[in-house]
This record gives sequence, structure tokens and C-alpha cells, in this order.
Amino acid sequence: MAAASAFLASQLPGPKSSFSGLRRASLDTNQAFFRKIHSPLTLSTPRTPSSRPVLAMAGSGKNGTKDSINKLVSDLNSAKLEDDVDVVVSPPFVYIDQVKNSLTEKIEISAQNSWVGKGGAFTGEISVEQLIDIGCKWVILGHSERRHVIGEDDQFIGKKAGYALSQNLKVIACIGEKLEEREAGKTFDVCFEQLKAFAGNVPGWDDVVIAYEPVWAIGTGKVATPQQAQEVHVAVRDWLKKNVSADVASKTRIIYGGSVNGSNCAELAKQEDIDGFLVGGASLKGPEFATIVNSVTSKKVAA
Ligand SMILES: O=C(CO)COP(=O)(O)O
Repeated sequence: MAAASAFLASQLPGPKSSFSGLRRASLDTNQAFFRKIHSPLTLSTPRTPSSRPVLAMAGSGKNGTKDSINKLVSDLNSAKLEDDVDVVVSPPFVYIDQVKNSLTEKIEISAQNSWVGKGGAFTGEISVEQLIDIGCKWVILGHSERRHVIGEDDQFIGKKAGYALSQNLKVIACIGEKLEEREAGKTFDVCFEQLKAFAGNVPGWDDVVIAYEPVWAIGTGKVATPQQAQEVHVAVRDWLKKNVSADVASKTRIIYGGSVNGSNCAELAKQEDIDGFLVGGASLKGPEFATIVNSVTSKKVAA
């Protein structure tokens, strides 16, 4: 299942639809930053808690229909979602307008992909300009299915991110290793290489959220353990500190995706460097999606 396209009919074959949610926690959450972390990698300087709001992202994706999407929108509009979390949904292109016209304005909309540069004669592609025109605030780039099914490489994805940001479209930048890469001990190498391509192209990180999605966990029901996820998240933050800046490392939200559900979200959300989620299948069920969103609220994280 594709990360960015959560929430819509994940059971249907064919192109994806998605809903994703991002949450921002209040500064009360800061106590969570002092939680002891058992990880081989830690930042050498303390982060500034107040500078890094918690963000949860949930989404799910596969296909949807107008009717199934209406149901999901209705569920979301009536869900009790904590107000300190940024929630973003990412429907398939063809349903963005429908969602935009019916979904509460408290939830922002993301596309699942965008063209690499200025719009023009690129038949079949959707431009950043068009996405902005229909009210998208975000785009998901580098999802594993774009990388490994469609064949997009790191540089192409990095350029897409650079262009989207240059036009003020925020980016959910996906990274993650395949199972064989993990088993070969290459998880960090793969993630850092993907990060490097983003870093080489983005003009700044204020509008970037990093989504760590191990490919082996996406749509498989095999979620990373909280420790496995935290280990990569803290390594990503450390990479940002060393290669971009301590400020960016401190502020950038790093969310986890891959078989997140209503039962495992709470333990994952407790990890210090997990700032939210990118949800696929579980976001197709309104109440479960709400549970996931609310698992990253600052109040709970601080508890
Ligand atoms: O990548 C994802 C959604 O697009 C994650 O999907 P799952 O939550 O179903 O594993």
C-alpha cells in the first residue's frame, strides 16, 4: 500500500487514493523530549523542545470511489481529532477536488506525486502549479512505490522536492530501506543516500516532513518495532545535524509509516524521535484513523 495514499479504498485494485494526516503537538509535549532513549545513535547536543512540534501523519491509499471517499470524508468531518496535531489527507488526483470541497478545512490536502519542474507538455503528468491551483498544500515524494515500482531514482525525487518547495508546496519526503538492504546491514546507508538527494535539492527544511517507511513494513502487516523505528529516526536526525544544521535537525518532523494501526500506534508514538505517522490501510477506517491521529497528541505524548 502506498504511504501517501491512505484513507481511501485500500482494498481496491488499481491506482491509489490516499488520505494522510499530520498532527502538531503543543509545546506542552516537551517533557517527552527528556524521555530516556535506548538507541545506538543520539544527538550530541540537546534539541530545543519548543522548536520541534510533534506531527502525526496518517494516510492510506489505494483506490477509492466517489461514494467510498464521501464516507471517509464524512467520518473525518465528525471525528474527534485533537487540535494540536496537523492532519493531512492524500487522495488520488482525481478525487482531490471532491475532498477539497467537502472536507473540514482543519485538515489539509496532499497530492501523492507531482511533476519534476514547471508544468508544460508532459502528457499524463500533474504539475505543482495545478496542485496549488486546486488547493493542495502538500505533496508526497519518494514513496517506495514511486521508487521501486515506477523506477524514480534519488536525484529525480530530489529535484521534484526542490521544485515543489520553490513553489511553496510542502513536501513529505519518504525514505526507507528494502528488506534485503536491512538484512545486509545497509539500512542507514540507504536512508542517508536518499536523504542526501533531498538535501542537495531543497532550498530549506521548514516545509519538509521526513517520512521513514521501511519498504518491508508497508502494507505487510509487519510493523517496525518501536525500537527499530526509533533507531532509524534518531539516525536521520543525527544525519541532519551533521549534514544540514543542528537547528534543522531539531525542528524537522520525522514520521513513521508501515503497518501503523490503532493497536500499535501508541507504543510507536512514545518514541522520542517519532513525530507522527504516515498511515495506509488503517486510515481507510475512520474511527481507527482517529485513534492513530490522537495517539500523537502532545497531551498523550507528555503523559
Ligand atoms: O505507505 C503507506 C501508505 O501509503 C503505508 O501503508 P500501510 O500503513 O498500509 O502499511
